[in-house]
Amino acid sequence: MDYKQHIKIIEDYPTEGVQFKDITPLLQNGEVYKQAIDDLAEYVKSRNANVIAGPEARGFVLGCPIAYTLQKSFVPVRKAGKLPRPVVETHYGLEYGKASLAIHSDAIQPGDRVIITDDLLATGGTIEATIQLVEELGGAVVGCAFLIELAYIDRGEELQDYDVFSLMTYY
Ligand SMILES: O=P(O)(O)OC[C@H]1O[C@H](OP(=O)(O)OP(=O)(O)O)[C@H](O)[C@@H]1O
Ligand SMILES: Nc1ncnc2[nH]cnc12
Repeated sequence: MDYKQHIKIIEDYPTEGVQFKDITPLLQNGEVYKQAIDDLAEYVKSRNANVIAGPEARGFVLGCPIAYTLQKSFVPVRKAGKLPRPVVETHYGLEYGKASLAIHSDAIQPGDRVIITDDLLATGGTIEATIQLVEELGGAVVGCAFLIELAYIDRGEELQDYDVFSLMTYY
Protein backbone atom coordinates (compact mmCIF):
# COMPACT_ATOMS: atom_id res chain seq x y z
CA MET A 1 0.00 0.00 0.00
CA ASP A 2 1.36 3.43 -0.94
CA TYR A 3 0.36 5.18 2.27
CA LYS A 4 2.19 8.41 1.44
CA GLN A 5 -0.33 9.40 -1.21
CA HIS A 6 -2.84 9.72 1.66
CA ILE A 7 -0.72 12.14 3.72
CA LYS A 8 -0.89 15.90 3.08
CA ILE A 9 2.14 18.05 3.81
CA ILE A 10 1.57 21.57 5.09
CA GLU A 11 4.53 23.93 5.13
CA ASP A 12 5.18 26.15 8.15
CA TYR A 13 2.43 24.69 10.35
CA PRO A 14 2.04 25.17 13.28
CA THR A 15 5.26 27.21 13.31
CA GLU A 16 7.68 28.39 10.63
CA GLY A 17 10.06 25.71 9.36
CA VAL A 18 7.86 22.77 10.36
CA GLN A 19 6.54 20.53 7.57
CA PHE A 20 3.35 19.24 9.12
CA LYS A 21 2.32 15.73 8.04
CA ASP A 22 -1.47 15.67 8.06
CA ILE A 23 -2.81 12.13 8.52
CA THR A 24 -6.50 13.07 8.30
CA PRO A 25 -6.85 12.15 4.57
CA LEU A 26 -5.61 8.64 5.43
CA LEU A 27 -8.11 8.38 8.28
CA GLN A 28 -10.93 9.57 6.00
CA ASN A 29 -10.34 6.67 3.60
CA GLY A 30 -11.86 3.70 5.40
CA GLU A 31 -10.06 1.09 3.31
CA VAL A 32 -6.63 2.69 3.78
CA TYR A 33 -7.20 3.35 7.50
CA LYS A 34 -8.17 -0.29 8.01
CA GLN A 35 -5.12 -1.52 6.09
CA ALA A 36 -2.83 0.70 8.19
CA ILE A 37 -4.36 -0.62 11.42
CA ASP A 38 -4.03 -4.22 10.18
CA ASP A 39 -0.36 -3.67 9.24
CA LEU A 40 0.43 -2.11 12.62
CA ALA A 41 -1.53 -4.85 14.41
CA GLU A 42 0.60 -7.50 12.66
CA TYR A 43 3.69 -5.82 14.10
CA VAL A 44 2.17 -5.63 17.59
CA LYS A 45 1.26 -9.32 17.39
CA SER A 46 4.83 -10.20 16.41
CA ARG A 47 6.11 -8.47 19.57
CA ASN A 48 3.87 -10.56 21.80
CA ALA A 49 2.55 -7.54 23.68
CA ASN A 50 -0.40 -7.62 26.08
CA VAL A 51 -0.89 -3.86 26.47
CA ILE A 52 -1.12 -1.04 23.92
CA ALA A 53 -0.38 2.44 25.30
CA GLY A 54 -1.19 5.47 23.16
CA PRO A 55 -0.50 9.15 23.85
CA GLU A 56 -3.32 11.66 23.34
CA ALA A 57 -4.66 12.54 20.91
CA ARG A 58 -3.39 11.01 17.68
CA GLY A 59 -1.95 7.99 19.51
CA PHE A 60 -5.56 7.05 20.40
CA VAL A 61 -6.59 7.01 16.72
CA LEU A 62 -4.16 4.15 16.11
CA GLY A 63 -3.81 2.48 19.50
CA CYS A 64 -7.54 1.96 20.15
CA PRO A 65 -8.38 0.12 16.90
CA ILE A 66 -5.22 -1.99 17.22
CA ALA A 67 -6.16 -2.99 20.79
CA TYR A 68 -9.72 -3.73 19.65
CA THR A 69 -8.55 -5.84 16.72
CA LEU A 70 -6.16 -7.89 18.86
CA GLN A 71 -8.40 -7.91 21.96
CA LYS A 72 -5.60 -6.36 24.03
CA SER A 73 -5.68 -3.82 26.81
CA PHE A 74 -5.55 -0.13 25.81
CA VAL A 75 -3.96 2.39 28.19
CA PRO A 76 -4.56 6.07 27.43
CA VAL A 77 -1.55 8.31 28.01
CA ARG A 78 -3.12 11.70 28.62
CA LYS A 79 -2.04 15.29 28.79
CA ALA A 80 -1.38 16.17 32.43
CA GLY A 81 -4.39 17.15 34.50
CA LYS A 82 -6.93 15.01 32.61
CA LEU A 83 -6.87 11.71 34.52
CA PRO A 84 -9.00 11.52 37.68
CA ARG A 85 -7.02 9.03 39.82
CA PRO A 86 -3.36 8.85 40.99
CA VAL A 87 -0.92 9.15 38.09
CA VAL A 88 2.73 9.11 37.14
CA GLU A 89 3.49 12.25 35.16
CA THR A 90 6.33 13.77 33.13
CA HIS A 91 7.17 16.95 31.16
CA TYR A 92 9.01 17.03 27.82
CA GLY A 93 9.67 18.95 24.57
CA LEU A 94 8.45 18.20 21.01
CA GLU A 95 9.12 19.50 17.47
CA TYR A 96 7.00 22.54 18.29
CA GLY A 97 6.60 23.52 21.94
CA LYS A 98 6.39 21.70 25.25
CA ALA A 99 3.99 19.18 26.71
CA SER A 100 3.28 16.88 29.64
CA LEU A 101 1.85 13.38 29.84
CA ALA A 102 0.39 11.17 32.57
CA ILE A 103 -0.73 7.54 33.04
CA HIS A 104 -2.92 6.16 35.80
CA SER A 105 -0.55 4.50 38.26
CA ASP A 106 -2.48 1.23 38.25
CA ALA A 107 -2.85 1.02 34.44
CA ILE A 108 0.35 -0.97 33.93
CA GLN A 109 1.57 -3.86 36.06
CA PRO A 110 5.17 -5.04 36.48
CA GLY A 111 5.82 -7.63 33.78
CA ASP A 112 3.38 -6.18 31.26
CA ARG A 113 4.69 -6.22 27.69
CA VAL A 114 3.76 -2.83 26.30
CA ILE A 115 3.65 -1.46 22.76
CA ILE A 116 3.42 2.30 22.40
CA THR A 117 1.52 3.56 19.35
CA ASP A 118 1.47 7.05 17.90
CA ASP A 119 0.87 8.64 14.52
CA LEU A 120 4.30 10.19 14.13
CA LEU A 121 7.85 10.10 15.47
CA ALA A 122 9.59 13.50 15.25
CA THR A 123 12.01 14.53 18.04
CA GLY A 124 11.03 11.45 20.03
CA GLY A 125 10.01 13.61 23.01
CA THR A 126 6.51 12.12 23.23
CA ILE A 127 7.60 8.51 22.85
CA GLU A 128 10.48 8.88 25.29
CA ALA A 129 8.17 10.48 27.86
CA THR A 130 5.72 7.59 27.40
CA ILE A 131 8.51 5.01 27.71
CA GLN A 132 9.63 6.67 30.94
CA LEU A 133 6.12 6.46 32.43
CA VAL A 134 5.57 2.83 31.36
CA GLU A 135 8.93 1.78 32.80
CA GLU A 136 8.33 3.73 36.01
CA LEU A 137 5.31 1.46 36.53
CA GLY A 138 7.35 -1.69 35.85
CA GLY A 139 6.19 -2.36 32.29
CA ALA A 140 8.57 -3.54 29.55
CA VAL A 141 8.37 -1.53 26.32
CA VAL A 142 8.64 -4.24 23.66
CA GLY A 143 8.09 -1.92 20.70
CA CYS A 144 6.99 1.45 19.35
CA ALA A 145 4.66 1.58 16.34
CA PHE A 146 4.04 4.64 14.17
CA LEU A 147 2.39 5.56 10.93
CA ILE A 148 5.19 8.04 10.17
CA GLU A 149 8.81 8.47 11.11
CA LEU A 150 10.65 11.72 10.32
CA ALA A 151 14.21 10.60 9.56
CA TYR A 152 15.39 14.19 8.97
CA ILE A 153 15.05 15.10 12.65
CA ASP A 154 18.04 14.44 14.85
CA ARG A 155 16.84 12.30 17.76
CA GLY A 156 19.96 11.42 19.68
CA GLU A 157 20.35 7.86 20.91
CA GLU A 158 17.59 7.45 23.47
CA LEU A 159 15.51 5.14 21.25
CA GLN A 160 18.44 2.99 20.18
CA ASP A 161 17.60 0.20 22.63
CA TYR A 162 13.95 -0.01 21.55
CA ASP A 163 12.28 -1.71 18.61
CA VAL A 164 10.76 0.95 16.34
CA PHE A 165 8.37 0.17 13.48
CA SER A 166 6.75 2.64 11.07
CA LEU A 167 4.70 2.40 7.88
CA MET A 168 6.23 5.50 6.27
CA THR A 169 9.58 7.28 6.54
CA TYR A 170 10.20 10.84 5.35
CA TYR A 171 13.81 11.81 4.62
O1 LIG B 1 8.34 13.04 18.41
P1 LIG B 1 7.76 14.31 18.95
O2 LIG B 1 8.60 15.51 18.67
O3 LIG B 1 7.36 14.20 20.37
O4 LIG B 1 6.44 14.62 18.11
C1 LIG B 1 5.44 13.69 17.85
C2 LIG B 1 4.20 13.97 18.61
O5 LIG B 1 3.65 15.25 18.26
C3 LIG B 1 2.27 15.10 17.91
O6 LIG B 1 1.44 15.21 19.01
P2 LIG B 1 0.99 16.58 19.69
O7 LIG B 1 1.75 16.74 20.97
O8 LIG B 1 1.07 17.69 18.68
O9 LIG B 1 -0.49 16.29 20.17
P3 LIG B 1 -1.82 15.78 19.43
O10 LIG B 1 -1.63 14.33 19.07
O11 LIG B 1 -2.84 15.93 20.53
O12 LIG B 1 -2.08 16.64 18.23
C4 LIG B 1 2.21 13.70 17.36
O13 LIG B 1 0.89 13.18 17.38
C5 LIG B 1 3.14 12.93 18.28
O14 LIG B 1 2.50 12.53 19.46
N1 LIG C 1 6.02 17.49 11.42
C1 LIG C 1 4.97 17.02 12.10
N2 LIG C 1 3.81 16.73 11.46
C2 LIG C 1 2.75 16.26 12.15
N3 LIG C 1 2.75 16.05 13.46
C3 LIG C 1 3.88 16.33 14.14
N4 LIG C 1 4.18 16.21 15.46
C4 LIG C 1 5.45 16.62 15.61
N5 LIG C 1 5.99 16.99 14.45
C5 LIG C 1 5.02 16.83 13.51
